[in-house]
Amino acid sequence: MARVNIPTFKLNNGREIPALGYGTWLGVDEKFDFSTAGIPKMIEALSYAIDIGYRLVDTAHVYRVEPEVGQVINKKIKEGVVKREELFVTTKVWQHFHREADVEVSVRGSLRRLNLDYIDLVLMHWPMSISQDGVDEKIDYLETWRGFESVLSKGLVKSIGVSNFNVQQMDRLLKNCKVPPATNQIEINLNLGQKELVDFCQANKVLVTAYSPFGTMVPSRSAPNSPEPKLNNPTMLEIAKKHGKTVTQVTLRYLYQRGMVSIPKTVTNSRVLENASIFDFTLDESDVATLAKFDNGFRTVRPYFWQDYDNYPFDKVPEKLEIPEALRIWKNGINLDID
Ligand SMILES: NC(=O)C1=CN([C@@H]2O[C@H](COP(=O)(O)OP(=O)(O)OC[C@H]3O[C@@H](n4cnc5c(N)ncnc54)[C@H](OP(=O)(O)O)[C@@H]3O)[C@@H](O)[C@H]2O)C=CC1
Ligand SMILES: O=C1CO[C@H](CO)[C@@H](O)[C@@H]1O
Repeated sequence: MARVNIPTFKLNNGREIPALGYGTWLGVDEKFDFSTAGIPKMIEALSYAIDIGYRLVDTAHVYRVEPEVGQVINKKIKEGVVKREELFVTTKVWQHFHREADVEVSVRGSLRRLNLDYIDLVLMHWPMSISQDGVDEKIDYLETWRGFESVLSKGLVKSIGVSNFNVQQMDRLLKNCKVPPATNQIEINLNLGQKELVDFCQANKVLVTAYSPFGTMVPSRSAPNSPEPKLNNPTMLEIAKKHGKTVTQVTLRYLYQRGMVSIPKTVTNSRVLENASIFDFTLDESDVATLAKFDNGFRTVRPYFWQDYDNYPFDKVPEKLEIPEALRIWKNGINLDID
């Protein structure tokens, strides 16, 4: 069987995190329901990923796949393929759990669904807080962060971090916390370079994790009018050819050379291998400069339907955009079991 050797980055608490991981947001199916059809494929592809050397898995309560992620992990530990301490499991606290005491409720739920004794990294999924029935709860993320510091001190999790925080929110959090976030997980891909936010995080020793490294690619997960992810771009094809690699490999290598973790999602075994086979070549300065020029600031994961909520982190869209059917479940369907 093929093997990949994935290097690690160091977090600001001294722990190591693999530079590349397996993303588990399956989105919705053709009926715009939560994708149950994708789950068996994910189970197979994640099993394969661990077999060939992936050690980081990125999931979230809201992806509704924590039980399956946990089943795969525990099976691989039982089979002796990997030890628990060699794995790095990230999950996220959804917006319904932003009161200080609710963070522990959410984390304990994730531990149970994942069937694990501890989680390596838990993230505040978004800075906004939203009630079960979709109302803006206006809870300050500094309050939520105290809940994160508490689950850390209780040993339920090894590291804590945030996701989708902008520069101002990072700055305010860093100035008002006891434990700084280990990472900020944000969208980064060829269309969206996020230079200012990346520079700010890196200057403050917060590791950046790049989500949707290919711009997510699926309409049911993307803001309307998303530009194509450059898979067939002639310049990209030329750089890929020069290195004997694919466009997706060049993209992931570029993120690695920018000092960030990336967590591509695929349920296709050949792509699982392809995406991690990026640690045996180097992009030169001119390649990097060419790739940086693709940045057009376009955000694919853009929940504009929450843009009037407190602490929405992104620029607002000027006009009222329609919410396509494909995004309905993202806005309305997040009716998580609080078990
Ligand atoms: N914190 C947050 O708010 C967010 C976090 N995330 C995390 O980041 C992960 C990745 O982002 P995601 O939005 O899923 O999208 P990605 O940018 O990773 O793109 C996923 C798509 O790319 C396809 N793909 C993967 N590898 C290749 C390849 N080598 N060649 C061609 N196509 C490929 C997949 O197809 P197929 O599966 O059919 O092979 C899938 O359609 C998520 O799964 C999740 O874990 C994502 C969004 C928001
Ligand atoms: O990680 C993500 C993917 O799924 C969610 C909702 O379905 C998004 O809000 C989120 O940012």
